[in-house]
Amino acid sequence: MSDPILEVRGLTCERGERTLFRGMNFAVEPGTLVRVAGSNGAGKTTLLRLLTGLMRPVEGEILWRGTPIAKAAEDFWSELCYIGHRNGVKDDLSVIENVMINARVASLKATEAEALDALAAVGLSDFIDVPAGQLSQGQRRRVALARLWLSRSVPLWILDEPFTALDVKGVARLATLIGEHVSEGGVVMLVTHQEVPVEKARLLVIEPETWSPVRRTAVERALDDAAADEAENAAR
Ligand SMILES: Nc1ncnc2c1ncn2[C@@H]1O[C@H](COP(=O)(O)OP(=O)(O)OP(=O)(O)O)[C@@H](O)[C@H]1O
Repeated sequence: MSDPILEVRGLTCERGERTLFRGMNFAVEPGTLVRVAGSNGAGKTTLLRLLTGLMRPVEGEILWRGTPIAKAAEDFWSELCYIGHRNGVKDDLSVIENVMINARVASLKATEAEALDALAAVGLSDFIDVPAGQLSQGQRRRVALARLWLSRSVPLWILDEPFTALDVKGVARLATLIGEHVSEGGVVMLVTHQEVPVEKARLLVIEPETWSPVRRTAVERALDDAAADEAENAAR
């Protein structure tokens, strides 16, 4: 066993009136796929946002290479690739412009040739000059995910439902890339509602509900399900 590269210690998170989880602990070695699982509203996206430093916990800390992420700040972010629920794709820019700008925002040194290779990897070579506003939901997701093909040297990938809206080929391509990243010593942490089709990876499954001090009532669950449906419809 090697030393953990990522550690979560005593993490407690509240949203609104609810404590989503309390005293969560886990440690992740290099070369691990971490699947964050559980029902709608359990706190999966919230956990990812805490791990990126976009949100602060009520208690506890997150350490990257032994340093709290709040202290490591820019050093930590330079080692992180986060792709959230929203694609961050700009409708009025072309596909290639979106990829180049996303890369620049993430401080990746990507040439146009590399961006074109990434678009070929996600199956969008025929769409490079098309405005993103004319793409389907799955194609938009592919534009956002193209960044991963430019982020092989970035050790930590945090991905919120990356397989959503992808077709069978898209899922297979992404699963292969994730498998390669993990086998090269990277850490990929993702929220997904299905089994991750990545073979032979060291797998850690985290379920925020396991750390929840209070079981949600049926009404709270129904409200969370309704909110998830609404978000899904809005994304279509
Ligand atoms: N901005 C907010 N303010 C207050 N509460 C929020 C906010 N965003 C989310 N929540 C609540 O926090 C809880 C966890 O939300 P989160 O998005 O982390 O769940 P999730 O497990 O990712 O759900 P899903 O599977 O539906 O995406 C939910 O009960 C939700 O209503």
